[in-house]
Amino acid sequence: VEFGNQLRVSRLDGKTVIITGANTGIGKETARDLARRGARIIMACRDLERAEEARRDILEDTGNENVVIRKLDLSDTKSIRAFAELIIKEEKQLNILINNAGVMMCPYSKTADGFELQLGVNHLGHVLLTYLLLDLIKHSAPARIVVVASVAHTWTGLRLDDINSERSYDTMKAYGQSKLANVLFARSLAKRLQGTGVSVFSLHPGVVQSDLWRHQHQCIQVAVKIFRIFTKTTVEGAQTTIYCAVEAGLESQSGGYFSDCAPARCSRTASDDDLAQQLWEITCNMLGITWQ
Ligand SMILES: NC(=O)c1ccc[n+]([C@@H]2O[C@H](COP(=O)([O-])OP(=O)(O)OC[C@H]3O[C@@H](n4cnc5c(N)ncnc54)[C@H](OP(=O)(O)O)[C@@H]3O)[C@@H](O)[C@H]2O)c1
Repeated sequence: VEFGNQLRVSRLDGKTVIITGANTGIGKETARDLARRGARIIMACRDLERAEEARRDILEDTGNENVVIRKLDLSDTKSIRAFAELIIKEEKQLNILINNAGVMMCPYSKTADGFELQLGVNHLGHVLLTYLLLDLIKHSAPARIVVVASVAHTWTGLRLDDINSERSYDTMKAYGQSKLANVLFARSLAKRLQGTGVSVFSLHPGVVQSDLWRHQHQCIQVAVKIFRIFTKTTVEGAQTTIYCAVEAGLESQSGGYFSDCAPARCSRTASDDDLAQQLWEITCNMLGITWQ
């Protein structure tokens, strides 16, 4: 992936960034890159031991001591609320929120609040997190919210009558639905934030050799590693996230979907305004929040 000059040189000294799922994969490489640019990095992770290993690696590599870990389990709204409360208490600003953590095609299970896990972690947990941190983000504008979605959003539609997959569960469709929800949410949020100085982007990172494949058959895990021409390393996979977080002049494209560090086309379903509004209402109902 080619970088523009601006992206290569842009510094983030004095800026604060939160990255969910920063202990491994795309999130960790995003954290490493933004730490190198001088930002204060808050690694929002559920496994503090693995997060500490990653933090030490990033510190050794970048020399940035302003990289901290805070506990966040996106499959539990209590944990999300406790995390947000702590951030609001501790931080004076939040310039970039990167909603990166995700789980893919796992066996059926539910979050602590009874949501299907992929929808719960990938979409609902991040919506609640964004909602709780939004005043701080607005106060820090110009600011950005980056949603790591996927081309998997094209795999399916939204099952509005059974969004929690209680009547039937298909691992692929549930993942696709959660990623479609990511793209729809980014577009809806960008509209609501017009004029606030906060921009929102969603993106596909590419097919990346990460732990995301942990629930797949071993043959698939091996194939992702072997067929390197079709897949990206985690460093390469982090580039579009980094681009959306730091590239200058993207504000006019708020609400847009990106791939390979460039604007990309999302599916027609993901551009449906009525569907986006319905999802917004269902999401708020499920989370018990009032967000016009
Ligand atoms: N890899 C790909 O080919 C690909 C393609 C398209 C989109 N994406 C998207 O890219 C994002 C990053 O994925 P990745 O490839 O870097 O996968 P990864 O290596 O598996 O990283 C996922 C991260 O999410 C965290 N996470 C999972 N459940 C969580 C929870 N309940 N609370 C907090 N954190 C949680 C994981 O923490 P633990 O380490 O504790 O499990 C891990 O840090 C995901 O949103 C994924 O859908 C990836």
